[in-house]
Amino acid sequence: MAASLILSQRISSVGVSRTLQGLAGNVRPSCLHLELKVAALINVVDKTKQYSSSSGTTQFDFTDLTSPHTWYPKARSKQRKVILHMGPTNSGKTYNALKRLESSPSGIYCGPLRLLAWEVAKRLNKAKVPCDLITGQERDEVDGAKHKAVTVEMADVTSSYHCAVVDEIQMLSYKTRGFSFTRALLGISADELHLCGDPASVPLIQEILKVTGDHVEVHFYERLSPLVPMKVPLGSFSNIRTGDCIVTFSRHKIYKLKKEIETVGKHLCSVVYGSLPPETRTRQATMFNDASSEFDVLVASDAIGMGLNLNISRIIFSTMMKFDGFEMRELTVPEVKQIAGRAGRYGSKFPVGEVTCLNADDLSLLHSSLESPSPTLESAGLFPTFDLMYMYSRLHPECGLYQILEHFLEHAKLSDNYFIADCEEVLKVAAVIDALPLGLHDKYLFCISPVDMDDEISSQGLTQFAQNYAQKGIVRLREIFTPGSLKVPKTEAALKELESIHKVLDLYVWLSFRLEESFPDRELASTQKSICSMLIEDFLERLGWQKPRSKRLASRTPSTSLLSRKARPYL
Ligand SMILES: Nc1ncnc2c1ncn2[C@@H]1O[C@H](COP(=O)(O)OP(=O)(O)OP(=O)(O)O)[C@@H](O)[C@H]1O
Ligand SMILES: [Mg+2]
Repeated sequence: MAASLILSQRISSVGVSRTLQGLAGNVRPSCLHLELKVAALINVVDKTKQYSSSSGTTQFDFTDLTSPHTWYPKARSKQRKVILHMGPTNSGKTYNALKRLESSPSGIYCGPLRLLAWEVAKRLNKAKVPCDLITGQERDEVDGAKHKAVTVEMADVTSSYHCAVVDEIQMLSYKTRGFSFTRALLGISADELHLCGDPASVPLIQEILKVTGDHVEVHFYERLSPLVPMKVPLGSFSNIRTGDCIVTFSRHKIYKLKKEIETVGKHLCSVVYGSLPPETRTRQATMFNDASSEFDVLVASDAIGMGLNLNISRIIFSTMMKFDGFEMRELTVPEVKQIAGRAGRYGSKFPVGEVTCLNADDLSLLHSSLESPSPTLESAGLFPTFDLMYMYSRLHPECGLYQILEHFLEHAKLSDNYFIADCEEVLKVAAVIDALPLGLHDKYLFCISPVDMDDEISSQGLTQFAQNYAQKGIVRLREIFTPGSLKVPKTEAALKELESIHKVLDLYVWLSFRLEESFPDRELASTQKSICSMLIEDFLERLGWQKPRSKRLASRTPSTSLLSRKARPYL
């Protein structure tokens, strides 16, 4: 405990108003600002070195992460009122927290998805509460705004708010992203902090907040509309009806099911899955929700589990097995509940939800999962702040970022409430980036960027951006993309490629918000992104059995200024 406490005191004692850990999120530093902070931190580390050598022992253990609440002095300067809104899906948790946010003089909403941040910003602005939208890839600032809707990674731990909301707080136990929820939980400085989520997270949150001095209050909610588990399976696609959502877990299966359902000739399907661009997901959902649209059935992955407001009457699990990146496994209780809970949204045109499976064999697992409580969460994710890694690097200048991360992973000391985040993805990037002549902070930025290193095009895109940045200090988009003649994809493979190109463009935009002068083509990247999503949507609308396309959709197809095939080998 002493080490991190001393650390945070020392940092503030040398006048670092915003510690570098803020850079991972919302702070877009000017170079001067950054240099000042780095200089201040160097000062601290140099003092540490002197102290260590004169006493003969090292007093600072940067891998001591046992007291993460001390990393956030601003939040600790307040006694926060923490209100937990806990209950099943569709029980009004977010609704009630947002009502409080809306009526507060200033506030921040932190959600797990861009789609949720979009929705909240839209809602507040509509209610005449000016609200900025801030995600990794967007800064939509509204005149006079005292409210912000952000993705949780962008949670601001350096300002003070009257009210803050962290949605889907149970995600603090997710292996990879959990640490961002922990950071928001411990670090947001607000008079009132509202946490919405699964009751399984209550004991852990109470335990974590024992040391913060906050006042904690728990409100439990009941589901607002009934959810009926059916005793009979769907059996055949001829039994599909308007408002159904059929769930599966691979993109290939999604297309296969869409074709099969459309081949019966009665329904057209919208699709929603994780690697679709978020704006495409929203438009597919809007088409499905729109009663006048012909797309009245949804085929989706667990990407529908959170975020989208969908008018689903019945959820049909086509399978109860999912590949989780390592193995095929049965869906967990929380996964089944989260997905099933999307049926019968309160206030929608299907107020009573139903849930079933395609096959009779799966029904018993569905029923038992819905009846079981979610297992109580045991620990929350944690990740060392950039400050800690930076200070460690000053004492071990021979170490690259990969080695520093490895050191933290192996030696981090944690209390029982925490686990160290799975940073396999970060390590993959570090392994590539460490070879380049970049400073630690630049390397760190590339490592925390939203890149999918398992996607070949995405990882090549990141490497190319980092190399050009290291060599020239400026990265022009046209060096990688030449305006050309990309077409509406004709095959699933071509579609996947287009999704990957979208990810690379998204990465460029993300980098442009953090290294503004070096990535000057944000606007071009954004336009190209929109073109990608339109082409993807065109493919989706043409797939399977289709009625003739509407004029509106046809006229959206762009004819020029596309990413060229020639450019792709460089990605
Ligand atoms: N008191 C209310 N009056 C009117 N509408 C409400 C009320 N409470 C909730 N709703 C509406 O019901 C729907 C579900 O509420 P909400 O999104 O808050 O549920 P939730 O518990 O957060 O669900 P999830 O776990 O799925 O996020 C929303 O469309 C919301 O606007
Ligand atoms: Mg909610």
